Amino acid sequence: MTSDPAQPFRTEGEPSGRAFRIGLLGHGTVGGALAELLPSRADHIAAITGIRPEITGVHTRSNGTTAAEVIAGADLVAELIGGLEPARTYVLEAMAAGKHVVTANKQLLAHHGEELWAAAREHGVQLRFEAAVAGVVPVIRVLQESLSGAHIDRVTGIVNGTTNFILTRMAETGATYADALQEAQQLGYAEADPTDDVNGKDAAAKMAILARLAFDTPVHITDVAYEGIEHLTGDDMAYAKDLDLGLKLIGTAERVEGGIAVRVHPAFLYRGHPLASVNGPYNAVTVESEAITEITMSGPGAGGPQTASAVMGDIISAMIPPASTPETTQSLAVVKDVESAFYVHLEVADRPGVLAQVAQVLGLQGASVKSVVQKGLGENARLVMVVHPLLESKMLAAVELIAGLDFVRGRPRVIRVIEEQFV
Ligand SMILES: NC(=O)C1=CN([C@@H]2O[C@H](COP(=O)(O)OP(=O)(O)OC[C@H]3O[C@@H](n4cnc5c(N)ncnc54)[C@H](OP(=O)(O)O)[C@@H]3O)[C@@H](O)[C@H]2O)C=CC1
Ligand SMILES: N[C@@H](CC=O)C(=O)O
Repeated sequence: MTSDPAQPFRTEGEPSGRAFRIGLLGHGTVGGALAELLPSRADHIAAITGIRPEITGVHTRSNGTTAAEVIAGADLVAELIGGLEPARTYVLEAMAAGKHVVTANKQLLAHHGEELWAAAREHGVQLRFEAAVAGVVPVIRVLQESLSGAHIDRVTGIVNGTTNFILTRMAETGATYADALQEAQQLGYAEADPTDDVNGKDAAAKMAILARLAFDTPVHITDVAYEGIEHLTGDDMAYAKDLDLGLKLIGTAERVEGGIAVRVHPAFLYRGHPLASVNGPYNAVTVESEAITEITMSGPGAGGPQTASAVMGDIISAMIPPASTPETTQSLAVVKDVESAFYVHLEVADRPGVLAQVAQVLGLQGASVKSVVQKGLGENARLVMVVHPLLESKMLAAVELIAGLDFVRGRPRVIRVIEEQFV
């Protein structure tokens, strides 16, 4: 039986509700959790909506049921496979067949979002994706509905649970990077291949989706500059403590002169920053706009049951009246070179004039030093400083010059510092 959006609510004497058939593509961490959660909530959902969701088919690579069979037997398809193909093809086939789609797949949307949203509009079906960004935190709904009329200036977030979990473990328990990553995998936070988590690409995809909704302009993953946490060391954490900084993987999407800028990178935050206390697998997204000043939403950003609960919310929304993602109306340029403050970590031979020479090179690029910590003596000293905001290109030029100074040992490490900047 197919759903009738014109008759969504329960009528007296119809306690069990009409059936709404869910086809599941993927039965791993999230798909498996949804298959447990949905039946346990079906009575309640039927009581409040008059419609009873039922899983009528499951497709994986190994279970013998084809995706075509699952799609044919469903009113709504939940795509929980991940990756670009065959997920894209299945989603397009489902929508062409008039089926609503719910997906948690951020890479799919960051690569092919405009094509998929256009297909949803063309076929008059819903394509919902709350679980694709920040797990169970309802940031997509807030941007699409509550803030759809707002002029948003900036979206800042911790949008990857795995890396936030790793950084929290390293800072709080002194765990090694490798051990913390392994734990995140065991807890179901990481992607099937965790490379995209730790290199920043998972967060970049999520920021592309948020930027698209916040600024009403197409944003592709290739528009997002990203770097990950693989190169961070326990040493960086230790110095950060001395400078009263916390280390996070931060995504930023903001209006800048000439367009928008979207990026993901590790950043030090001063302790009072709203994102500094977001720990473990939690995510948080701050939206800034002159009219609303600033709101921050936070909650579990990864994990099977948590993500399945966001998928279930989308399923319930799709069972009731229609919603669509409209075409963008803007075509904003994406600017890559923007200003930031930086933490600079140098291994130096401690001789008279070292700090003055480093400061001089920074000064030539327009950088001024905000704070400095020096540890150790002789050939193995460490010089760690925070510099005030300057263009990233200028900072990179300064780093190249500093790396060439004869007293500098090894490669300087440079990490952005996010300063208070709320409107
Ligand atoms: N885990 C999390 O915390 C979160 C995950 N997500 C997203 O949810 C989606 C699913 O993630 P998750 O459940 O963790 O992934 P898993 O790797 O745990 O599960 C993937 C499922 O898809 C099946 N599958 C994989 N490749 C194919 C294929 N080519 N054809 C058919 N089925 C396939 C797998 O079964 P088999 O190998 O037997 O084919 C498995 O059942 C991803 O897009 C992910 O980014 C979003 C938010 C949080
Ligand atoms: N691997 C992702 C899962 C949710 O999107 C993460 O760690 O955030």
